[in-house]
Amino acid sequence: MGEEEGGHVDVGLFETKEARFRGVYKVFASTIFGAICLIWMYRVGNIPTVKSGKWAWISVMVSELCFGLYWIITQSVRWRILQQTPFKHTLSQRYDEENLPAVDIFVCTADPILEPPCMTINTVLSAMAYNYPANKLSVYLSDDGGSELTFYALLKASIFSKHWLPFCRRFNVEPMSPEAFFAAPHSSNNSTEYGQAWLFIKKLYEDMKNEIESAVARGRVPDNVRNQHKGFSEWNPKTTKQDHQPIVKIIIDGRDTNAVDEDRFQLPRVVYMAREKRPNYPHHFKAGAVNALIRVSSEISNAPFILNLDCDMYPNTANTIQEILCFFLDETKGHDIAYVQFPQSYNNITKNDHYANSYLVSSKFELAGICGYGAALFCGTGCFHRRESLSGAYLIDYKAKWDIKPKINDNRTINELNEASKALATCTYEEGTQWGKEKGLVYGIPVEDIATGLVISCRGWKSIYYNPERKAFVGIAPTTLDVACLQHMRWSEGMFQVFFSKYCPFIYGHGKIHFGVQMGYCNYLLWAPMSLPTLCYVFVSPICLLRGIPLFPQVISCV
Ligand SMILES: O=c1ccn([C@@H]2O[C@H](COP(=O)(O)OP(=O)(O)O[C@H]3O[C@H](CO)[C@@H](O)[C@H](O)[C@H]3O)[C@@H](O)[C@H]2O)c(=O)[nH]1
Ligand SMILES: [Mn+2]
Repeated sequence: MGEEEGGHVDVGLFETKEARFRGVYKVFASTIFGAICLIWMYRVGNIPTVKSGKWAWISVMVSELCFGLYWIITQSVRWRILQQTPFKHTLSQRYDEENLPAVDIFVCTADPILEPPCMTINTVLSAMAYNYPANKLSVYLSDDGGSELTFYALLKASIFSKHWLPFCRRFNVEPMSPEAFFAAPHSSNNSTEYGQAWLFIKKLYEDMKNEIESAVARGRVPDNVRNQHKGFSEWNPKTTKQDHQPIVKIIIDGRDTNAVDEDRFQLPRVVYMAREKRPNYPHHFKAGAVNALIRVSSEISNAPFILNLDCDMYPNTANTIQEILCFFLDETKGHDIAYVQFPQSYNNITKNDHYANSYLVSSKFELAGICGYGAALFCGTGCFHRRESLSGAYLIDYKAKWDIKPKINDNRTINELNEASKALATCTYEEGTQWGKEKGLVYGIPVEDIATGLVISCRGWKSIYYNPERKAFVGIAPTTLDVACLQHMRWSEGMFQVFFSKYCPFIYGHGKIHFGVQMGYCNYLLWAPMSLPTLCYVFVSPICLLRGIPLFPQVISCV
């Protein structure tokens, strides 16, 4: 890092470096490539003439051809691996709290049974506890389950946050998710200030958790609570997950000077949204929810930067927002950046990681490798977007115009804001518009995130993959075989579907993104079909071994 001289900015807010030992890797990869060519030559040159071995030989030959070609595709993401280093301190020197941009955080949940409200509010509480000016922070919870239980849990969390946020601030707590924090071993005695505060807050948390869990177990909110908050009037016995009106409730109003915690610090804004759902209208799953959130948040806070989170992935480091702003606000390179994606990490990986949930190769190398060409994969959660890039803007038309001042001149009451926002979350709002096509997350693809990232890259934007030392977001990985298989099937099927859709990187991206990025996407999009040559290899070689049909050269033999 250099120095700032005479007010002239001569250093950026972040630095990009190529990973070490790339030269060695390139030599190594070249030798593998040589070996692959030799295998291909051997197969082609030695096709047996006898009928029995011929088909086995040809099927193994086709499999090896596929493996080799796929290996070449994977090299695109291993050739130039980049590492990013943001300079938080430089950011804090250049921007004081007043000048930092606002950030909207979206949390999506879809079902109070499959995704327990307690887990969801842990994600919300962690997001609220970011070490960032509260008047610049808004947390939106989208509840596709349209459940009063989730609303109830969010109300409870907003009350608990008045104690939790000061506790996090006083003792620099990380992780900021109470569940994860209390699950970690605690080394302190209750004679210290910290020990006492720890005991007090733990009790508060346990009480809240018990109340929420018992409401979930009963399937309904206690009557006395229901009568206390008029928000519950939105729910009636006919309300179901698939059929309900739009609900938007600002639970903590960012503008309200009385919305303070126990230390009299302002609380971040918290908004509950359940977009309208009707049986005869498609809801487009998560993409539909996020698009409704984009519109509702633009009405309420309209922050220039948006963080997308799944309810099962909580923020783990308090200063992440400052880090990503180093990328977006960099004077020379920041303007082109549409989004910054973090890896998906999990805290429940078993010792031997039976279901291969840690994705070590992907998160350490491949995703950083696509970034070598200026693009990153958008993975749905743990990703910060520039709002314009999600609204269909092309880089070429974009003028950096993030609001330096928060939205303070909005004089509408909470009710007026709730009503105005509801109109943006109806089933019919998107009819005849570009939402789901040109605007927002794209519809019709099970892995909407991957397709959306590709579309944004094709509009000229750059994106960054950032893998910090300490995990910035931590989620819950599948722990049983059936759930793991289902998730893999959905991902690989969805990605293969992208390959055959109009978003095929080689066609859609032709002339718009680097050939390396097109190949990099295919590294994932072709996961599913690569199972066929693998299966063939797994079955054909042992059958040939048992039947004494030679497929491989002997250790000592002349080719
Ligand atoms: O109708 C729906 C369905 C899902 N979700 C939410 O979407 C998120 C992801 O859904 P999940 O079923 O957990 O899918 P995963 O396979 O675990 O998610 C990964 O893969 C998805 C598809 O690529 C991405 O959308 C996710 O962000 C990414 O974490 C969750 O928070 C859900 O609550 C909704 O809001 N509405
Ligand atoms: Mn998930």
